[in-house]
Amino acid sequence: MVRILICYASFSGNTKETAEIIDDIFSTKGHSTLLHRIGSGPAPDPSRFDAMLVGTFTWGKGKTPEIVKDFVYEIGYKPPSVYVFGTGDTQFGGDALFCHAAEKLAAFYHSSFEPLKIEQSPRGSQEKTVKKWTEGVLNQCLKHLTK
Ligand SMILES: Cc1cc2nc3c(=O)[nH]c(=O)nc-3n(C[C@H](O)[C@H](O)[C@H](O)COP(=O)(O)O)c2cc1C
Repeated sequence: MVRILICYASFSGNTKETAEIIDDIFSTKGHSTLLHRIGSGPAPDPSRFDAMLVGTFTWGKGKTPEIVKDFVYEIGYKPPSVYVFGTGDTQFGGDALFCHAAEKLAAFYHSSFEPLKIEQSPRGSQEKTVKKWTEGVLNQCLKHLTK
């Protein structure tokens, strides 16, 4: 069993929905998860988990939301296994800025896995992409645990 911390920031619900789908997949496979909405209270301690997943939307011109920057500051160190997912909208600057906050966060944490990038709501055809990414993350976690 893998212990997964899933933290996400969301204003209009897209990143929240993505986090919930990811949470569901891990739970269905029998892993232990804690789902935390960034800003809802103190950040959980990532050292109590095998991996931390962070979800963010992207704000004005590729920016990382302040609430996510505050969260990163509150955590205060770079846990070894961090995976990043994001939602965005290509209407705001095309491919260059699409989910740019997720890209930056994954680079900051030296994530060993490409960040998940979802256009708006994850429901419908993109649900498959979320599932595939989550399974990839799980494989990475299992690899780390058996090292
Ligand atoms: C003012 C504004 C600026 C945005 N800028 C970007 C951007 O630069 N890149 C991007 O991919 N999405 C951008 N978006 C789209 C949001 O990231 C997208 O709607 C996201 O799914 C919102 O997440 P949430 O529903 O979890 O709050 C922007 C949205 C707004 C309202």
